[in-house]
Amino acid sequence: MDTTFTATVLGSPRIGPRRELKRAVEAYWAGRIGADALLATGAELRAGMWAQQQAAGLDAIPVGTFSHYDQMLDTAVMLGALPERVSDIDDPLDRYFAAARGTDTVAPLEMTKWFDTNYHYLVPEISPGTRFALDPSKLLGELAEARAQDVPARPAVIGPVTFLLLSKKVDGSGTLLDRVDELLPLYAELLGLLAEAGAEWVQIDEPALVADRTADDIAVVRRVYDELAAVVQRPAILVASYFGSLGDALPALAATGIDGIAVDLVAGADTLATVPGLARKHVVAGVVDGRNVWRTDLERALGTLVTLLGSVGSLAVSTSCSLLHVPYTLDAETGLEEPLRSWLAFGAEKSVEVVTLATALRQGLDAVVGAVDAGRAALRSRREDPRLHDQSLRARIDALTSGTRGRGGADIRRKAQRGLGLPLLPTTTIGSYPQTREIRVARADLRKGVIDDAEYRRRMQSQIAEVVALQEELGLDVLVHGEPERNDMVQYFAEQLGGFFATENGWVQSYGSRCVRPPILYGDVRRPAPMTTEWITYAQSLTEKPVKGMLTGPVTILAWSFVRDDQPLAETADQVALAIRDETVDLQAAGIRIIQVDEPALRELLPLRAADQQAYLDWAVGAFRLATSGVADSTQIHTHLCYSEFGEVIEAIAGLDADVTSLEAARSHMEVLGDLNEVGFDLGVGPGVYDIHSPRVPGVDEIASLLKEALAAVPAERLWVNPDCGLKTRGVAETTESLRHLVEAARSVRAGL
Ligand SMILES: CN1c2c(nc(N)[nH]c2=O)NC[C@@H]1CNc1ccc(C(=O)N[C@@H](CCC(=O)N[C@@H](CCC(=O)N[C@@H](CCC(=O)O)C(=O)O)C(=O)O)C(=O)O)cc1
Ligand SMILES: N[C@@H](CCS)C(=O)O
Ligand SMILES: [Zn+2]
Repeated sequence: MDTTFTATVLGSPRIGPRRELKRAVEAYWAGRIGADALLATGAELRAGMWAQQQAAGLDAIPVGTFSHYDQMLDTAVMLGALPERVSDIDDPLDRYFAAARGTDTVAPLEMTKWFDTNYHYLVPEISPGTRFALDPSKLLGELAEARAQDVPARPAVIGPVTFLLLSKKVDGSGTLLDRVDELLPLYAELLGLLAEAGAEWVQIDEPALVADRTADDIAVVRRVYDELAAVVQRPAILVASYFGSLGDALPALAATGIDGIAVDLVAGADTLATVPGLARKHVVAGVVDGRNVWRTDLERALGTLVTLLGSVGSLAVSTSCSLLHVPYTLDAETGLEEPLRSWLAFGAEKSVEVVTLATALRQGLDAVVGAVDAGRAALRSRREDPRLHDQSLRARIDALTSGTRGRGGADIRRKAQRGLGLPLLPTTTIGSYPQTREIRVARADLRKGVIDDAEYRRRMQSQIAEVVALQEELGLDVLVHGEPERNDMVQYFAEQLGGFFATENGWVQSYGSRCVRPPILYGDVRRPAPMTTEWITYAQSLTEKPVKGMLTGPVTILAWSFVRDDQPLAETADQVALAIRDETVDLQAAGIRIIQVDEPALRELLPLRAADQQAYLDWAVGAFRLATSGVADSTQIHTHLCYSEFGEVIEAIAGLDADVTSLEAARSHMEVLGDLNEVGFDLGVGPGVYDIHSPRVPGVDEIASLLKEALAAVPAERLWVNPDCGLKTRGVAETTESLRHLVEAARSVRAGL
């Protein structure tokens, strides 16, 4: 391949423009279709994506980034690193899905966030007994398929360093990087096979290198890529980084014999000019944002590219990361009006932008003058749009004082909240109840006009009434309305707030077959009307027990949206916080005495480099406090966080100063309570007593014993009893049974106090 100013991307969406893969894998799991039909859907989706990327004019297209569930799981299969417990399952596809989702008898791999994105990967388990062995069939199969379709294919794999750093060491101590020598021969063999199969380049993803790494880690990187570069029969090696700067890893990689390096020039700030060795490398410059949806400023991107010309061997234009994190195409958005449409670029449009930039480098600006002019006009219209600057909102924010971000002291609040009349160890749930098919169909019917607004409301009210009656019958102490009216805990709010656009088809994979439609936050945030009071007060009207108002916090709303890139995130967070604050005040005025503001994404947005973390935590905590300090001391504020990796954010959790914090804890044996004690946390806490990610019904004794463990760390006056997270993905029968056990366990432990 001629490497002068080529155009490429680092990966592609795969769930299907209409979520075809989601529907196919779910049908396969349910036994409605066989393996052949599932595999055929995958092949069609790959062919469609490659055809679109070829038509856009990309010179190199990553192949192997398709997955039936997750790319880390695919890598574990490729390296023979599935856990022993699935080895008895003969069928490879069923074995794969068993590792992903578990079976009646086999626990799944853990799932966790992929860097600071809303994508979740499966965490491979590496034990002393793991015997790595190469299974290149998926990658070679997709490569052959692509080559048969004349696709300029660049096979892509996750690299050995990232694979090991992101895996979980099952026994023993020390770093998994010690096992890298066992992987190197497998990667070397793979390189040979890829070369034999006709690959000119291979893309080896090493995103773990954009986080803080020790000098020892960097030395391993150096050794790994020196050794792989020394493989005699191999394609050219492109090591791809994304989501930030390579820092010390950049000169280390540049000093090895690899052929190319992909750098993220959107999220990262590496200075390439001074790196020795880069002048001999092919640099893939990620100047088109692969994670956000804004149209690229082509002139600025070209400026960046031109500054690289003297410092690199050859240059390719690329997205900053895989397009997995953005929707397929703007073409699917029929309700998206100008000028907003002109401000945006989804996956397909980003491929075109990359090609435009490469063409400009090859042939000069004149060759792309139409695109550059259109881009300039779109950017101007965005800059000048009145919806981006709401003067009254900005004046309100300017007038905020530090007092606006704090409430009365904890003791004062505790006394003021005694009127709630709660027992010791109050029982509650996190908010959502099963989102049954009936609920989703009602929403789809409303969208299609099959039912009207009044009928939709009646159906949602009937769901709420059922959930309230169930909670009364079970004997829970603090009730919820069950969130039936929410398609998603972020999108629901975005649909009602000014400054957001909610897409119709902008699906992005969140994990496995589950998808989200991140809203686009493009302007200043306004709350034209209350968003939740109608539903919550309806639920409260059905019971004497307190019903929790249920809101999503500012950090989570930002984390799960495509955010504006024309002002600091901290400023946008305060705007969202004010909208939530106004909602809390309305809920209180409507007689709601407990309000939960969820912040499950607090940890997710934590910057990957330690040096940037405190500044983030300061504004994130500040925004939450702004959202929650507009109510009286007698109103009890709850918050909820899941994903259990609380280590680096534990002080921030205490800093939120919520009267009650519920956290995911069941699988980590309540460890978080000790961590909270260490930072002097002395408010209410509800460590989840059962894992909601599995359909398993926990036993009464099991829950009671977790509660006793919790009581060893927290006095009964502060302890709440609740599941790990919301119940929206669970079935009705298992939920009812699990909650029955939860209430029974709380009662028995309470009786023994
Ligand atoms: C807590 N999590 C969330 C994250 N991000 C969010 N934005 N929201 C979250 O809740 N990140 C971290 C985790 C990730 N967890 C999940 C869990 C579950 C899902 C999920 O179930 N997604 C659904 C889509 C949800 C949705 O938007 N529903 C809409 C549309 C429903 C639909 O598909 N309707 C059908 C018709 C009805 C039918 O036949 O069933 C249609 O339109 O064709 C709604 O309820 O109205 C998913 O299906 O993947 C995501 C992340
Ligand atoms: N209130 C939400 C929080 C999920 S993290 C729910 O219960 O689904
Ligand atoms: Zn949760």
